[in-house]
Amino acid sequence: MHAKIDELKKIRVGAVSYLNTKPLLYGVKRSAALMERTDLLEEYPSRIAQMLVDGTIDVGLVPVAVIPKLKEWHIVSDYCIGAVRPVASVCLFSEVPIEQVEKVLLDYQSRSSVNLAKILLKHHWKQAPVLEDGRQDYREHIKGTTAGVVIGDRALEQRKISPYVYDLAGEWISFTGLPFMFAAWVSNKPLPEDYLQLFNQANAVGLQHLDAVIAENPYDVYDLHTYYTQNIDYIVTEEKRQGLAKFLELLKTV
Ligand SMILES: C=C(O[C@@H]1C=C(C(=O)O)C=C[C@H]1O)C(=O)O
Repeated sequence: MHAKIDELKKIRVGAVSYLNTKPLLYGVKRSAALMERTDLLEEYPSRIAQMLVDGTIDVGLVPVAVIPKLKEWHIVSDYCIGAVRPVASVCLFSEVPIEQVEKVLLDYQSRSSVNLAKILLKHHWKQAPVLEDGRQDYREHIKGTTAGVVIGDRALEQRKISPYVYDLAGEWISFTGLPFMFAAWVSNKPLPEDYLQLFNQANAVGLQHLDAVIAENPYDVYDLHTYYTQNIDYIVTEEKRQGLAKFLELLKTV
């Protein structure tokens, strides 16, 4: 037996640890053929982004805002975390209307949405509040004229707390007429074609079995069927690629 080192090495995959990613991971975790070749870890998005930049993972469901920081990148799957309508879990939360906001706290777990907020503030709302990186407890400080960008499961909770909820996917769509891609499966090196094919097929399984995914992840804060079918849009389309190109262009202005 003279298997090449590369064939023995497992592929290190980093995935987002939020509810939005459960449908994509459902089939991945159930595929024995895939799992025997995979080291899978789940973390919040800004950590996954850093790991792909540092090379501690080979492929990750990374915030697209990290793409310009990668020496080499390949979108390796037809599945992503995107939106063609309001997304529900990426919002600017506030106690006052946007025009009265003086400071915005930015989610430390995000890379795409915090930059999306900067782009929308500058070009869409034309507002220039002070921007501050949020610490672990920053949600407690979303009060008065201090607003906050929150993503993921914590945003679904924050919807019940803040009176003003600006959905950043909805705002992006009205601003550009294009859908948004928050995160995509991106590799920092070429990966074996047969592996990627299995991986892509496995991503589809949970989307075809949403009731099983929901049963496995009981959640009473927000209706997950609505979230998975009306809010998050999982398919990489030509329009989403156009949205991504527009986002990467505007990213240079903030
Ligand atoms: C829609 C979402 O998309 C996410 C937003 C990300 C970001 O802002 O960097 C990264 C990954 C996605 O999980 C969400 O988390 O609610």
